Amino acid sequence: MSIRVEHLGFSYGNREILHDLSFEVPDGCLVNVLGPNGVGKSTLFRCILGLNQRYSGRILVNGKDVRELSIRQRAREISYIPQTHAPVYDYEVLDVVLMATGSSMKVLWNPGCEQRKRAYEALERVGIEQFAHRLYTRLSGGEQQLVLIARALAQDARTIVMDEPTSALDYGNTVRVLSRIRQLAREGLSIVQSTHNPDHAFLYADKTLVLRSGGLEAYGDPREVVTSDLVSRIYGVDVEVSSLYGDKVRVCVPVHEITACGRENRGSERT
Ligand SMILES: Nc1ncnc2c1ncn2[C@@H]1O[C@H](COP(=O)(O)OP(=O)(O)OP(=O)(O)O)[C@@H](O)[C@H]1O
Repeated sequence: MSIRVEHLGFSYGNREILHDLSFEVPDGCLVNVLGPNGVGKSTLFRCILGLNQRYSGRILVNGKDVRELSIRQRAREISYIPQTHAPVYDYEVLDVVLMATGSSMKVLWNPGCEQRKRAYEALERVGIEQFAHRLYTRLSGGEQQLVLIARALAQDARTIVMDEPTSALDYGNTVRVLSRIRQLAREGLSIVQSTHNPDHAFLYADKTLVLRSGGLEAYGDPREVVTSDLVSRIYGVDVEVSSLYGDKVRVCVPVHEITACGRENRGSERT
């Protein structure tokens, strides 16, 4: 089992964010996490990563209690791709990826052949080896996101947590990045990623976990979890889940907007 969360509770001061949350992520599984703004997705990730330590309950990553692991041991089990960030230094892409290889080195060591080989392999796995000697700050948002995925791979952990990996990407880059993430899960990695787009569940998830205020709303097969009723309820808008291509894929449609749009168009035809 890649991640096991048992009765997790977490509060910021007196404000309870997560309450009695339990779920498991099997090995090689791609899970997407849905929930409205501020519900606690990043907080959950920070607990799993061992960054929020004052939680109640227990979190195991690859069978190991996160609380009992040192930072270096944690880095061998789980890697993290944060929400959008503003890169500051003009590092080459290869150097950005090499930064993740530190857990296999001793203090004050420089990356050697082994680490460089791992970094090149990670770039190849994501299909961006041609970027190795380009400056990270001169890449597009989508390209930078792929570099961060390569960096997570170079860390050599079996489990990756991604906080809205496509939030700043255009449509094409979103599809390319999600497709690459799905491929990595097919190759055996366990990946948990948050998203604000419920449609992604149908093409890019083996399981969907939905958070509501304080706890778990649903967890399971995306087709059973992402229903018209659930999406309407958690986001507070009228949504219908429609199926396309003989139900090979489904999409969420804000039905109220169709009627409103029709009315507005008829109004503009009259004027
Ligand atoms: N360090 C902190 N101290 C106090 N409250 C915090 C802190 N970090 C987050 N919060 C609050 O905890 C709640 C959950 O935040 P969190 O970032 O986990 O939500 P989220 O589901 O990831 O939101 P979003 O979808 O908007 O990124 C929010 O109400 C937020 O304001």
